[in-house]
Amino acid sequence: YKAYRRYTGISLADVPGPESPSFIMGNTKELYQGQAAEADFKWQAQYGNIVRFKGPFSENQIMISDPAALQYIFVKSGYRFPKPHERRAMDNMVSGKSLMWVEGEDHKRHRKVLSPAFGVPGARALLPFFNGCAESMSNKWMDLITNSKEQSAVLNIPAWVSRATLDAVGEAAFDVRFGSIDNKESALARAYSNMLHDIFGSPSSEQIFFQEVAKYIPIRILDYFGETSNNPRVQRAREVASLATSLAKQMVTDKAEMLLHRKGSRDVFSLLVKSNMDTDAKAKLTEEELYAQMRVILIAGHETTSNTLSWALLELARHPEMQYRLRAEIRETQAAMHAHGDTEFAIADFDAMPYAAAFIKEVLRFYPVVYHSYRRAGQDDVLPLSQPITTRFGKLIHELPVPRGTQIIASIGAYNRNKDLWGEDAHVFNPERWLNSALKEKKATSVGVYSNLMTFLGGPRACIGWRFAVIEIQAFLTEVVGKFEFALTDKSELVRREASVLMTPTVEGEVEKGAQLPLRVSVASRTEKGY
Ligand code: HEM
Repeated sequence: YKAYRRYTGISLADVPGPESPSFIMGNTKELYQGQAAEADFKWQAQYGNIVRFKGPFSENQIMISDPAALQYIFVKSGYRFPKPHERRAMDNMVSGKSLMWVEGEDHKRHRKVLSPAFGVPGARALLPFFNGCAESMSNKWMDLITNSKEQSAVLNIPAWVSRATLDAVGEAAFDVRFGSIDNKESALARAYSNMLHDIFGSPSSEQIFFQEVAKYIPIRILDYFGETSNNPRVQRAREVASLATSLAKQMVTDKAEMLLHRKGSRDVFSLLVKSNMDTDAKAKLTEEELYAQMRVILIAGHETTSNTLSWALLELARHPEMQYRLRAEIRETQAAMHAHGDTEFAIADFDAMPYAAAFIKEVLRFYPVVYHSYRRAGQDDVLPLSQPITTRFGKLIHELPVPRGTQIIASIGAYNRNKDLWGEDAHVFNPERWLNSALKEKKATSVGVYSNLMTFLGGPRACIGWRFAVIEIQAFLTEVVGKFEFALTDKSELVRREASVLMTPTVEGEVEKGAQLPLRVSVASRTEKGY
């Protein structure tokens, strides 16, 4: 690295990027106070796939949407680009010292115990749970609609879907019935409702400043702050944490008891506890670590899929032609299933629906609900680049030296809109691109675990629940789109991509109300073919 830098004479400051409006805040207000990935798209269009911007006190940071650089950081370098410790302190506050929090060898140990529960057979076995929860929600919608005068209802989609996916995580991950679709006042549903928005949404300049300078504060002090602060956002995180931990303790005891009596079941947590029992003593997860896994699964596994589903329904309401095409495919598949005597969708049925697959991929590309991933260079390093960049002094460079400690934002949002990968219409929502063979044939640098999108990341820290999420999205979409029609309302024209760590739909002018996406829902009519 040092020889390279001496030879090339390149420093991060030479990389093109936006002017900094303030020495104290740098570009961070534009980055964190706009809508999710809004600044990313603007900077990418102006400066390309590597952008240098300023953090507080004129510190150079980089935002990356270049595939080769991302592949290097996430896939090739193992653990050389750890998560910044102030971000880990946030993870600790929300979900404890879980897989999401650990680094290096400890991460390998956690991942090894958790992986068997998230493999292909494990994820596929969860489909009946997802089908069941999707049906419970759609039965409620059917009652509401058929009992209404207009035979339609305006539903706040995220409020419904987040409770249904909380129930789905309860059943699929823990074999427990939370019942939040029947009772929106249940303690768990209330605790999780709008949680991430309450903790991280609409950050003030002071909060952004604190989040940025927290890197200079030792992690123990940050953890202590998380445990004791009276700040309402931190208190909100603590309330959820304590509820989830007591639930976790109960479940860990129940599962261990069940497995001792060899009454195992197919849910994720039973597989995890079993895998932990089979692991040698030194590598086993402790009880505290098991509770943390359960908390992270509850959080990472429910609002992510729920927000993705909300965005999917918004696009269907915006594009009736896509909605009709998807519904026709679902109903044709259903008719074929019924002809074979099957009543429930199986994985093979999803595999036989190319338009549904294309539509879901496009939703995941266009709305990656985790739109940023934060890393720090653990040592001096040199990033390869897919496309050379021209420095501010006109020099063409094919690699970028990054000093140890460089703060890196991997822009998942901007990578998923990179025109070199997805074409000139990358900013247009167009499922057709996945059915078009040109995209399939294009030899892209391999980065993401799913369809080379960055939505679930790639490499050893890729989302462990991605198969779980994709099957859950398939199950919910086929259930609701097969039965209902979705139309825009006045408010749905005002929907914002709120940046609350997760990309969340809110309504312009009513952001403080949290997740909102009001759509008009009615029962979808049958076609002349009878389905
Ligand atoms: C559409 C749905 C989902 C999306 C877009 C998503 C996205 C992501 C991303 C981008 C990461 C990496 C974060 C980083 O390192 O910066 C991640 C990690 C993780 N996700 Fe997901 N996720 C989804 C659903 C799920 C589900 C359903 C589960 C569990 C049931 C889950 C569990 C996890 C866990 C435990 C990690 C930490 C993995 C590690 O660090 O080794 N996620 N997810």
